[in-house]
Amino acid sequence: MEKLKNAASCCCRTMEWKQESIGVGAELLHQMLQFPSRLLKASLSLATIASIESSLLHLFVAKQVSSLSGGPGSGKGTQCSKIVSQFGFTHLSAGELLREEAKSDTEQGIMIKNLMHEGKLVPSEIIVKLLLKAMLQSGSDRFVVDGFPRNEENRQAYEKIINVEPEFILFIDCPKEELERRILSRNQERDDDNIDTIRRRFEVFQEATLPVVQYYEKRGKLRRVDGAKSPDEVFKDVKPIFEQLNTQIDK
Ligand SMILES: Nc1ncnc2c1ncn2[C@@H]1O[C@H](COP(=O)(O)OP(=O)(O)O)[C@@H](O)[C@H]1O
Ligand SMILES: O=c1ccn([C@@H]2O[C@H](COP(=O)(O)OP(=O)(O)O)[C@@H](O)[C@H]2O)c(=O)[nH]1
Repeated sequence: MEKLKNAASCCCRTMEWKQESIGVGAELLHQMLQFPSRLLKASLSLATIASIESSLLHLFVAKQVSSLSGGPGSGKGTQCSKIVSQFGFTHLSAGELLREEAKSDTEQGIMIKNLMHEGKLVPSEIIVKLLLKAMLQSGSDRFVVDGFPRNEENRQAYEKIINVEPEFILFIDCPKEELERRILSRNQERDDDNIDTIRRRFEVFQEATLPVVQYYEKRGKLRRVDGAKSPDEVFKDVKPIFEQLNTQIDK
């Protein structure tokens, strides 16, 4: 365990100078996250691990982070694909990360699967950890995070652990009837794309997600687009927002 501690601190020092070591750092972190919590508690405290993780990310990875928000089926994934192909951001879908995790036959996997089936939100700690791991493993430094943060607790956990406040939140505004129509014809064989779960997801969106959107609006960080147009028309409005971000990065 002493070796692990030394390796972690050595890796952090190395990474201050070598961005290419990110792969090593991510692997080390991955191994640390696999350790049984009993062993972890006996050696590195969880706070230490969180701080190592966020330092690695802060120093080398997350140069720019923006988020896409909007009701279920508003076209977040669709617009993210366009943003990725045009601007080269790395797309992280919170829902996709959870769907992957839900495939594992572990206690956590089963819990996530059940929550998603009911249209409820998964605890922040789980999703933030998955996002952090995906960011570190990607080796990228510009992210567009799709469908997150979903509530106030998510937002606080995210900004605390990832240590980077999003540049902006792009909100795709779309009427509920259109969202319902799109989801019901989405055909992705998603367990939660049934009418009962869709209604619950709408409620969660109204009650938990909209207040976070309003929080960012008050801070001047909200960018709103009309999502009720065709995907290409929506992207015409999305594009200048990311062009502006790219200009800031290049400066
Ligand atoms: N602007 C749009 N107009 C019509 N259909 C759309 C539009 N954007 C996305 N879709 C379709 O609606 C469904 C939901 O889009 P998706 O990108 O998966 O939404 P989200 O990621 O917000 O849940 C998909 O079947 C997609 O092809
Ligand atoms: O940060 C997140 C993102 C997603 N989810 C869960 O994943 C589901 C699907 O989310 P996704 O963004 O994939 O789809 P959307 O509902 O926006 O179409 C949600 O209903 C939640 O149960 C969650 O708990 N936290």
